[in-house]
Amino acid sequence: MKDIYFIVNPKAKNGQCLKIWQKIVEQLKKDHIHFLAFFTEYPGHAQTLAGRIASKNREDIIIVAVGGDGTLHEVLNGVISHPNVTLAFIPGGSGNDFSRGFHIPTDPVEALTVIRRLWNKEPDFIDIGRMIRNDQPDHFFINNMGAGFDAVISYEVNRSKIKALLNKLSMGRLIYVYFLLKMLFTYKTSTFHLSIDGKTHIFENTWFVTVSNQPFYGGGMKIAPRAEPDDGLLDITVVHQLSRLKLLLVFISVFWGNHIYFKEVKTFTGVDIVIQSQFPIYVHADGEHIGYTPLKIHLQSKTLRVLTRRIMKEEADLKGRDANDIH
Ligand SMILES: Nc1ncnc2c1ncn2[C@@H]1O[C@H](COP(=O)(O)OP(=O)(O)OP(=O)(O)O)[C@@H](O)[C@H]1O
Repeated sequence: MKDIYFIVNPKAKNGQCLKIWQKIVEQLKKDHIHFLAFFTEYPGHAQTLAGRIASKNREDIIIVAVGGDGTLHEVLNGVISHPNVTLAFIPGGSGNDFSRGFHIPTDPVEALTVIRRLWNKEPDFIDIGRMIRNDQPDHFFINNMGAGFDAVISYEVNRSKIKALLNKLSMGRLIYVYFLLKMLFTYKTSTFHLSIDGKTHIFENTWFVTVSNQPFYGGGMKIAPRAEPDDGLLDITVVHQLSRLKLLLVFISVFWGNHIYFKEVKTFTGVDIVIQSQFPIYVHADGEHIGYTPLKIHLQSKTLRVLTRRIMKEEADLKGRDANDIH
């Protein structure tokens, strides 16, 4: 059996992740599973821990991120250059878009059960987005990145004290709605130059551009309904030329993925993307503020090994096919 390491963000979901971790430990002990666990002590620590664990092991190992999408994002950036690592995730954050996109159960013990079922099997390989900026180390995303209005919202959400309060009331997702409404009246749109696989597009009065590897972002919004994390393509969404009121309508429709039918919402797929704007615009990666435009994005096809339910789905499909063959 591969060695298994857990990297736990005790501060995720404003401290509730610690209780989630306690449940996981109980189950691991009950099942006599040998493991090593590390707690993050500051922002960015998960990346350092993951990098250290990965480089100390030559053989194949599993690292399970326990926290929110921010924790997973940091662990990803720590292990990306270590092909001996298979990444897994137990949701313990307020958004958990990765688990939505990959059908990981929200219950931590059930998520652990899924991981346990899969850990001796061959992992899935998924695509990863690589962000390239001047004079900065490359940065990787697993869910999505965004520039503009949505990046300002996630910047404000992550700094907010109201987030703690809403999480305590189990209404963490409402924080995005709160800042969406707040920024709706103050945000200034700008012109974006977007190059997708060598073809340049100019969008005036642009609210935001997102680049997605899987459908969900912002705590359950289906921003890129057709995105598949292993199709060798990134899904680009541009929202522009909208009045503030209509933007609100578009945002409401994002929860069902119906925003793509608005004429002001443009969608593309691509592998190499360049995002430039009139002036530096906020950029997030997996909901974490990482800087400002301009930047390039490159899709690294089937780069990361992950343990997710997608494997189980494929197995189920195969079993279904076998059963059909018999009859
Ligand atoms: N010990 C710590 N103290 C303070 N912040 C930490 C600590 N460990 C990690 N962090 C930071 O906590 C932030 C939030 O983590 P994470 O995104 O995992 O949880 P969340 O915000 O509750 O969930 P979600 O992103 O799903 O909404 C990350 O930016 C991470 O860098």
